[in-house]
Amino acid sequence: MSRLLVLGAGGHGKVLAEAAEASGRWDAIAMLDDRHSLLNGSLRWPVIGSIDDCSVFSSEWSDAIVAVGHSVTRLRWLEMVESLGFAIPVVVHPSAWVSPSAKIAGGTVIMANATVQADARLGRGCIVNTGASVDHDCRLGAGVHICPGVHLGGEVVIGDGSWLGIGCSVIHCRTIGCEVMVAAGATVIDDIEDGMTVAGVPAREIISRRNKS
Ligand SMILES: CC(=O)SCCNC(=O)CCNC(=O)[C@H](O)C(C)(C)COP(=O)(O)OP(=O)(O)OC[C@H]1O[C@@H](n2cnc3c(N)ncnc32)[C@H](O)[C@@H]1OP(=O)(O)O
Repeated sequence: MSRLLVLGAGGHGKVLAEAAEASGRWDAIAMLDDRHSLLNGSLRWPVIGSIDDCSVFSSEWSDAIVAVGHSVTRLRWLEMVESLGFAIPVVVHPSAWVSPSAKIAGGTVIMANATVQADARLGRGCIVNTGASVDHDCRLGAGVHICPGVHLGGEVVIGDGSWLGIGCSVIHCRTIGCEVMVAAGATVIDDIEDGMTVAGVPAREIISRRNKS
């Protein structure tokens, strides 16, 4: 029997669990969250324990996936559940289009109405969120979050841990470094170096609270 544990029962966890459920791939779905005593019974899936309880469930639950927005935590927890013997699936909502030639690493989720085109390569623990598109030959590193409604042209390269805010676009053949933040609604027309936060049309570096601290 194929049974999926979702680590994290926040907003992203709910959306991920619904995508997994809609895919029809699992016989059972449950969640883990440190607020389980508060959350259990309030969601459509049982919240059966805290994150630290994970090892207890490894004999009965075959698969695990991490539903937290913070990419470093997401990748760390994926490593942890894999070391405990869980299989780390790719979750694809049935309304998404994923090219048969795309290659997607475990722990990545493709949400409703998203598109991943021919020969795209997506690393571990990525999120391609609602209605986003990743076009042909794109290369996404580990832990990249493509927010709802983002569009990437063909052959875009994105480094580990980068986060592309809701509704932004990147023209074809551009390279975005690691740990980059692209603001909501921005249009990226140049390559972006590691660690930068950019906003606007065309996207330019901004001093965000993240860079100030
Ligand atoms: C399912 C889901 O919910 S997925 C999540 C979806 N959410 C998002 O995509 C959120 C996207 N977040 C943003 O765009 C944010 O504004 C960030 C991360 C880029 C910047 O946030 P902060 O670090 O808090 O920056 P802060 O608010 O201090 O703004 C810094 C400057 O950039 C400007 N700025 C911030 N965001 C934008 C934007 N999207 N476009 C243009 N300018 C912007 C601000 O006006 C400010 O300018 P000023 O210094 O001239 O006053």
